Amino acid sequence: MIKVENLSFGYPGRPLLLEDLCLTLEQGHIYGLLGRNGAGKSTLLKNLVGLAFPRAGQCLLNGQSTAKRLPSMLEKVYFLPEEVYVPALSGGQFVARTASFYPQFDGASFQRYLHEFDVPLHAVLSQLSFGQQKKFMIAFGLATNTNLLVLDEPTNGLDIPSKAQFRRLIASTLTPERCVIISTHQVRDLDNLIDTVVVLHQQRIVLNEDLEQLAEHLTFATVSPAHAHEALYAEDSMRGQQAILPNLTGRPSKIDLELLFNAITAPNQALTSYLNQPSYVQSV
Ligand SMILES: Nc1ncnc2c1ncn2[C@@H]1O[C@H](COP(=O)(O)OP(=O)(O)OP(=O)(O)O)[C@@H](O)[C@H]1O
Repeated sequence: MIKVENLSFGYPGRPLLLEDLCLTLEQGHIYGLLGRNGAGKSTLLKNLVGLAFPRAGQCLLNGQSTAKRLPSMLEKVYFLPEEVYVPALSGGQFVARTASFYPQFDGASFQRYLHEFDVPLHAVLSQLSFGQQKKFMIAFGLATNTNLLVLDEPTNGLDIPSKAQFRRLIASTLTPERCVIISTHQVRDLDNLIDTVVVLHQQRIVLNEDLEQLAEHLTFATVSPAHAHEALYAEDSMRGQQAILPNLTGRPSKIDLELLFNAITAPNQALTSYLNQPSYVQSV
């Protein structure tokens, strides 16, 4: 569905932030995009949806370059930026003016999502709290039924019950035709939601893996310091060494996304080498 081909991007007068980056995203999946602060997650998402323009390479949505911003592409994409902008209109007025850009918009579902988030439809949007504004725009985005839903830090500003509602709603609105990509540095917010993890690090995508496959091939465990040398990655914790090891049991392990992220972005590349072994690549 989305194909990023050899994308190089830099802001004017600045060095490249993304270099020769390649990425494929398929429909029917929820991707979690992780990266350190300033890694370029928001910038990559803006390139995906045609709001930033590469110096080289391209982003294709169903074969169409997103940089061309053709209406036939824009109606298939909903992008929620990290900082939402809302006009001084009621929710109803906002929908009346913008829903027509999205031919698959479903008003009844929109009202249901708003109800679940406990956000009033008739309030003036600019007078809502930041969290309510964000929930309004998430509900609107879900109701557009676009093939591609791109959410940049959607859980920023959401309280704890809203984060759980957010996870439930996203999971319940995934269809085989839809692709959702969510960037965050609140890794725990993606637990039990995403099925594929994508890591952006040092200008490139260094991981794009199905979590079920990872759970079958890796074990996340606490080990004693004496066994830490057997791990692909280990770090100190209050309870001993939190470690990632090859999964020799055949039983899926519960993935610790934070540990996985730390391991993939660590200078020690044992985990990356393990995932690039021909025996692992052939088994997935
Ligand atoms: N419009 C802009 N002009 C120039 N530089 C920019 C612009 N927008 C972002 N940057 C810079 O690009 C780099 C990457 O920013 P970006 O927001 O894409 O990172 P991020 O991974 O989303 O970060 P965070 O996790 O902190 O939100 C940062 O150094 C930022 O200062």
